Amino acid sequence: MWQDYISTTRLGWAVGIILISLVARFLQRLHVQRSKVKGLPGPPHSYIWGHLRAMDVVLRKQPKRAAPQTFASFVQQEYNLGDYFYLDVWPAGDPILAILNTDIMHEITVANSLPKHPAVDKFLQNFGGPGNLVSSEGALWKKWRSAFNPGFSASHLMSLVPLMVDECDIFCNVLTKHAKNNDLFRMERATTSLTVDIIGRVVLDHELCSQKAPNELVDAFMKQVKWQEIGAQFNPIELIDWPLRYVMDRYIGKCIDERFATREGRGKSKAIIDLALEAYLKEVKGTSSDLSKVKGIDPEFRRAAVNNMKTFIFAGHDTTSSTICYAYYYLGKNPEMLARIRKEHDDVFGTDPSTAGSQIRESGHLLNKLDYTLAVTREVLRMQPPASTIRVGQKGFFVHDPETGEPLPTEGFMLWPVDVGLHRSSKYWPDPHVFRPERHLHGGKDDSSANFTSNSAWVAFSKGIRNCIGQELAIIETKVILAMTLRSFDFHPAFDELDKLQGDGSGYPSDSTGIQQQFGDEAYQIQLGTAKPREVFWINLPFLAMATPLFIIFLDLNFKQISKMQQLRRVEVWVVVKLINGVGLGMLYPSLSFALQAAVPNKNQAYGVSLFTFFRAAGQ
Ligand code: HEM
Repeated sequence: MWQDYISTTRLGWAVGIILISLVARFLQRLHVQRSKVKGLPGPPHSYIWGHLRAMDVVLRKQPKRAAPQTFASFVQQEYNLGDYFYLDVWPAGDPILAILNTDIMHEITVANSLPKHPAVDKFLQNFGGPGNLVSSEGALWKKWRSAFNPGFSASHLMSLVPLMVDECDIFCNVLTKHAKNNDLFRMERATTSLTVDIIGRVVLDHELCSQKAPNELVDAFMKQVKWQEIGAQFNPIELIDWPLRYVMDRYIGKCIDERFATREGRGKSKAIIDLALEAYLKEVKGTSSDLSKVKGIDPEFRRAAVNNMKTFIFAGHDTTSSTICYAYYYLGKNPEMLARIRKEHDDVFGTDPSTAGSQIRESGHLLNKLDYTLAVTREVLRMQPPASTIRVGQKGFFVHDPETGEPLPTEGFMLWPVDVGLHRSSKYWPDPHVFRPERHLHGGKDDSSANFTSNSAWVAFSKGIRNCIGQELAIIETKVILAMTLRSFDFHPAFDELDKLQGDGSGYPSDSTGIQQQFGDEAYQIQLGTAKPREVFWINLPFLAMATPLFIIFLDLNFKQISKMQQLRRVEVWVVVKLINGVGLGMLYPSLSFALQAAVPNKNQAYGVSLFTFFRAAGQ
């Protein structure tokens, strides 16, 4: 019986020790964190609350589900701050240096490429895993980046255009069906299926066909994105999302094995999956004289290859999908710009929109003539950038106040050049909240202060050597999709009809209560994977041109529990999660260890468990 080993008194001691050590550790960390930020530029700071209270003042004025990357601009505005400031949000997260200044961003991304913050790896844990290109560093990152670079060469990207057209043909059919029925529907579901099918072919050279029928890999990705929404990339998620990761790993692993087995019969290929295998064969070249005799892939390499494929599929569809949604949104709201982009498409492809696809398929270079379409894409990404880079500060590394040259500490800080903040700054962009693609046209004739090529405040794909490897692919893809759809359909946001989609099984709350605007837009960003349009806004789509009718797939994910959690303010969720996770688990292991030593009379038994718990504590 357990009572023979652990007496009530000893158990009392054990619980007491855990509680005391938790409180002591909490107070010690509180002191360290608060002292670190004290006196640095930022909102009003308190020893107990840090900047949490100041943040709360700002957050209360924002939509409750707004994406965290949108907050920096409002903090700056509320407290009349300069274009960099520190935020002490512990225990909700690490202290942050919010950077809304191009010179400081340059210091950490271009002049010095500081390592990614561990939060990037955590964010990607549902989609990435060890060795992925986005969060890895040093030699490992270099190895993978140079292995994958050829997959993004200009000539290879052009060779991918026909497959983009094929997938977009299917998308047009989906839209046609909606238009014929005059449906209200969630646009982002449709654009996500389109972009994931494209990226499936680019990365795996494999047809996922999720636009036509459910696909288990795509379903697993969609469900993982949902977990992300509640900031669930904390440790316990690993306990519950493993079946999804298993599905993803098995599916992609099978693709890798098949490609490896059939490699001899294939010519040189620049599909990302083949580039990974080429990197592997290069590695084993030193150990085997005849590569055709290499029968299998080293499990560790295979694991990293799977993680990279997952990361590419995630990074390559999620961001592009929101960009397309937002392009429809802003063009729908700005008829004169819609007319201008349509005219450009008429000028380049002739007035029959149904021939655009075949012309692009035959001559991808026609896309280079779409200057205004490119300007629209860049303006969409300025207004609604889906992602930012986050770096980690270093001991002895200082950035500098651009006016005074004063050194600013970075050690222990999350360094966050906030894309939304830079893109919405009136210092860099006249009328920053106005959608005006003309700013990006060559020569900046209409808006000389904000020509894209000269404006270092346009950071949608980040800067420096860790910039987005897929940026040209994303731009080409967006051009193809806009050129093939804009003249055939009209797009209208339908937020005022949200209640009609209540309980549609999508997992979105169809929430129209409270504040529902940011920067004057109802399609504000929420965090769902990367930052996405709220409610993946849905659109009433009057039908303009005929195309082949097809069917629509609604992904039916029932996430009632998540919806319930969405009722909480984001900061509350953070605080609860981080308290449990950061403070609780971080301290639990050593406390448990001491407690076990107190509770278990047999020191040998206690020692075994302690050793284990201390190891876990060291890994925290
Ligand atoms: C509109 C579309 C896109 C946007 C706005 C975007 C944005 C970004 C940003 C901001 C980063 C830097 C992230 C960081 O430092 O943590 C990044 C990196 C990256 N992106 Fe994209 N991206 C887009 C499309 C794509 C596509 C289509 C792919 C793949 C085919 C892709 C793959 C990657 C990868 C692998 C990295 C990491 C690169 C490295 O560290 O070497 N992205 N992207």
